[in-house]
Amino acid sequence: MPDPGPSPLWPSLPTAASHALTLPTAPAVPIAPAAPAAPGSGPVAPPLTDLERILRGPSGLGTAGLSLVPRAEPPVPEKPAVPAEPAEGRPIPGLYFHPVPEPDPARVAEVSRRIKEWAVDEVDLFPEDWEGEFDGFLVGRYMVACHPDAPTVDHLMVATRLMVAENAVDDCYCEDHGGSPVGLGGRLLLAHTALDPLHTTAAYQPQWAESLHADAPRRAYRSAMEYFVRQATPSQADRYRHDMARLHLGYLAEAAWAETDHLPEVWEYLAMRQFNNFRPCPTITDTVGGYELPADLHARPDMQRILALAGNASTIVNDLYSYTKELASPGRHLNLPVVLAERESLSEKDAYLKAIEVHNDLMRDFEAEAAALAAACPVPSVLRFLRGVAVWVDGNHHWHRTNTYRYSLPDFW
Ligand SMILES: CC(C)=CCC/C(C)=C(\C)COP(=O)(O)OP(=O)(O)O
Ligand SMILES: [Mg+2]
Repeated sequence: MPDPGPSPLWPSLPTAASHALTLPTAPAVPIAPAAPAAPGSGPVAPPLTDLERILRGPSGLGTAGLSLVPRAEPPVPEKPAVPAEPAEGRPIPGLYFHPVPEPDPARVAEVSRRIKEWAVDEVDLFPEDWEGEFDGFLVGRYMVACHPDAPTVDHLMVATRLMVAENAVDDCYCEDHGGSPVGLGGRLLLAHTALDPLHTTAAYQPQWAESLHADAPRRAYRSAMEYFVRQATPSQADRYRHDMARLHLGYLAEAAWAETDHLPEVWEYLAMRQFNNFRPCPTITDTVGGYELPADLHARPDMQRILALAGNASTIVNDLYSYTKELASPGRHLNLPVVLAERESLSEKDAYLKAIEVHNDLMRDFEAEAAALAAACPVPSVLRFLRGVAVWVDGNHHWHRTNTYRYSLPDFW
């Protein structure tokens, strides 16, 4: 399939400039003053007003497509502090995706430095022998690719800590770092209280507070959430808690099926994967971008469908890129190609190719619905949020494609 180029969502979304002039309010208001420029956040520019900053969009490398107004002049390419690593990995043949610019290497270096410091010094996340795997996860590159409009490195760190914490829970409770389906419900519920606190009597509160330090997943959730709520509005924090409850429900269904050796129908698998899903990551794009999509706009059914489609496409990308890793893991690891092969009696290759088509349909539906909502509701915060979600989807693909430490493609071509 020929490279489809940058997301078609960009040109089809109306620019916000004219709307901003006629709207009674300027909805895409920042939720916090931008913090002082941090190392790796680019050269110091004259201060912009809040509205100018939002309408101009991000100014980092490769972010021109995020601008909501035409830029007066093309942005001067910033000289990277360290040379950009060449992107490795090849895309899956036939996969519908949009390439992204190589994430700003100075930001990547700074986020990578800070996240390691947080993991080691603040939450004691991993024993020494997991360090290589932590580094190989390349979470700094991941988050910088997914959030090019983050105003500062502090904003990026909010997303990065949550991403690490979410993966720690998945690895340590569910998967190959001591995880098991047995007893998962109890572990997940107690960890969920690090995000959605227990409110109980004075006699029992201290034991609960102490429990949040009892293991690495809970330490990570507790700390990452503490940073997040400082940056987020109450409704953004509530949105995130809801998305994480969805995620935990998905983990539980996967675990229940593993315990009973149940092989789901394809549609059942897709339903489980809609919950065991990346959704909590793109839906914080506004917090990380320093503005808020108001709760009533987030709750619109068309927005909800768009978020589900974006999360599902992103998660099937994981099924495709992690296919060989999961085949090599002990037992039967469910992913879309595996379920298609079993349930539709397809060869491994045909099942994999069909999973690509499922992904491509989800991506096209996501883009069509997002473009329709942008046309129907051209509010600046909606436009910026939709772009943020689309950029997250593209950055997620970029990270999967280039993380050759973690993923490799099957030999089907
Ligand atoms: C970051 C986040 C919210 C993750 C939640 C669920 C999750 C770990 C994925 C959607 C990734 O899928 P998977 O567990 O298959 O990950 P790997 O293939 O092991 O990378
Ligand atoms: Mg996977």
